[in-house]
Amino acid sequence: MDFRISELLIPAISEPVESGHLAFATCTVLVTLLSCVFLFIRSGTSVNLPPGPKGLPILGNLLQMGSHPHRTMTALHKVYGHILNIRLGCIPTVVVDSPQLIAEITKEQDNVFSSRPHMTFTEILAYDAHDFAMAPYGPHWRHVRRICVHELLTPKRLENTRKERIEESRCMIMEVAERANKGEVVDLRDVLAGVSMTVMCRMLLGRREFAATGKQPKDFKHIIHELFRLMGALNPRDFVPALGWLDLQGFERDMYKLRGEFDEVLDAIIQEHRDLESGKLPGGKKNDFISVLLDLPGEDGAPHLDDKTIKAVTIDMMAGATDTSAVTNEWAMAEIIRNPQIQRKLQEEIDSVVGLERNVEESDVSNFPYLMCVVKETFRLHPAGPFAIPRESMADTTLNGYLIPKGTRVLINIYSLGRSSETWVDPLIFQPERWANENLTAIHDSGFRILPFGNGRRQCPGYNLGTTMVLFTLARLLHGFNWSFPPGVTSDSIDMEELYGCTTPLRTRLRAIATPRLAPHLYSQ
Ligand code: HEM
Repeated sequence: MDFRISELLIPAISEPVESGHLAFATCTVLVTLLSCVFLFIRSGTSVNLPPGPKGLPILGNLLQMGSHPHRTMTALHKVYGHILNIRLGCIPTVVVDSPQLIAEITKEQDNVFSSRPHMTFTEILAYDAHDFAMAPYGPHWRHVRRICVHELLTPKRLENTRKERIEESRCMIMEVAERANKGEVVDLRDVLAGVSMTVMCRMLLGRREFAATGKQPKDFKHIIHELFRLMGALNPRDFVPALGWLDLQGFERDMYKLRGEFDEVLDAIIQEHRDLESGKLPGGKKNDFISVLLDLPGEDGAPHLDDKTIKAVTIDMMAGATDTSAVTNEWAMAEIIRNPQIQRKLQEEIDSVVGLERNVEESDVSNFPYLMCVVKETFRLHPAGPFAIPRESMADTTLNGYLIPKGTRVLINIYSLGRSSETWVDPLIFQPERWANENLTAIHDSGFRILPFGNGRRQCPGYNLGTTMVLFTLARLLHGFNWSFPPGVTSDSIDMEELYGCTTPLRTRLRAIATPRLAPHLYSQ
C-alpha cells in the first residue's frame, strides 16, 4: 500500500471534464468528505469501537500501512490487542488475528459477516459482481456458489479430471529433468506457476492455454499476472471515492483494458464450445467446466447462466486456484531445500509407499502424513494470502463487547494468526513435527489456529482440489529429484522475505538445482 500523498492530493487532470461530470464529481467529493469527517468525529467520541491508532481526516490510517500492511497490522495487534479498529480512507475497518475472534466471525456470527465489500475490481473484472468470490451475500452469490460446488468441484468431477492433472505433472517433471540434465538452475516459481495454470486451463477450458486464436501462450501468462497485480492493487477509489474518479494511478484504465482482453479470449472460447456442441466444429463436446456451465438447463430453452456470469466464474476459479497453490508450493520448497533433514524424511516417506520403480499417483497422497505436516506448517508460517478475502458486516453487532457497525470492512490477519506466540511454541521456526499428533485428514483446523481456506459460508470451495494439487506436485518433485541451492546460496543466505499483494510469494523467486534420483525412463512417463 505505497500511496504517495502528493499523488493523492495534487491530482493531474489530463483530460477535459464535462460540466455535468464536474457537478457529479463535486457532489461525490462533498458527500465523501462529509462521511469521512463524520467517521473521523465518531472515532473520537465515546462510541465503544475497538481500539486502534488515530488516523488523519479523509485518509484515515492509509498512509501508516507501509509496504507490508499485514506486518504493520501484526505490530499494531501487539499494541492494541487481537481486534483493532482502523480507517482506510473512508472505510471503517476492523482487523482480527485470534482464533476466538475468527471463530466468532466465521462461525457464530457468520450470518452477519458473510458479505464482501464493493470494490472497483468487483465492478470491472468480476463483471459487476456476476462472479461469486467478490459478490455480496445474496441470491446471486448463493446460486452461483451452489452450481460451482455441486456441478464443478464435486469429488466425481475431480476424479474425472485426474488424467489432466497427471499429464501436466508429467510435463512438469520432464521440463525439470531437461534442465537438470543440461546442468541448468530450475526457476521453481516458473515451474510451479506453469503447472497450476495449465492444470486449471485444462479443467476449466479444455485446453492447455488461455490464448484466443492467433495468440501465444505468453499472452495468457500476461493476462493472469495482470489480474493478480490489479487484484492486489490498493486503488484509492476504493478508500476515498471522491478522489477515485481521477484514476490517478491508472488502475481503472488497466482494469478496463484487461477486461477487454478477457472478453476477447473468453468470448472466443465460449463460442468454440457452442460450435463443438452444435457440430459446427468437428471434435465433439468437451469435458470441461465451461461445457458443464453451458449445459445447465435453463427455463424455456434459455441458457441457465448468461455469458457474463460464465466469464466471471471462470476468472474466479482461475484466480482462486492458480496463484494460491503455486505460492504455497514455492514456500514449501524453499523450506524443504533449506532443511535437508526434512527433505530426506519426505523422500523416505514417499519411497516407502511408492518405491523407486514407478511414479507417484494422485491417489498416493493420502498415504503421506509427513508431507501433510509440511503443507500444514507452510499454511501456518507462509499463508498464500496474508489476509482472507475481505468481508463486510451486514448489520450492527458486537465483537468482544465492541460495537461493529453495519458496513464495517473485516480483515482476518491470517499471517499474524500463524505467528502468534500465544498459540505456537517457537512460532518463527518451520517445524512440521508440531503437527504430528494432529488429525491430518481434516484440512480445516477446528481450533482456528490456522485458516488456510477460510471458514463458514464464504470458505474456499476449492479446498479439496487445492490441497490435492499442492500435495501431488510436491510429492512428484521430491520423488523425482534431490534439491539443493545453486552455488553461493545457503540456507542462511536465501531471501525468505515475502512480497506483499493479495497473495504473498517469496520476494526473490526460488531457484534451485535438481538432481534426478529415479531411472531415466520414469521421467517421460
Ligand atoms: C492452496 C490452494 C488454495 C488456498 C490456500 C485458498 C484460499 C482461499 C481463502 C483463504 C479464501 C477466502 C475464504 C474466506 O473468505 O473465508 C478462498 C476463497 C475462494 N477460493 Fe480458494 N484457495 C485455494 C484453492 C482454490 C481452488 C482450487 C479454487 C477453485 C477451483 C478456489 C476458489 C475460491 C473461490 C471461488 C473463493 C471465494 C468463495 C466465496 O466467496 O464464496 N480456491 N480461498
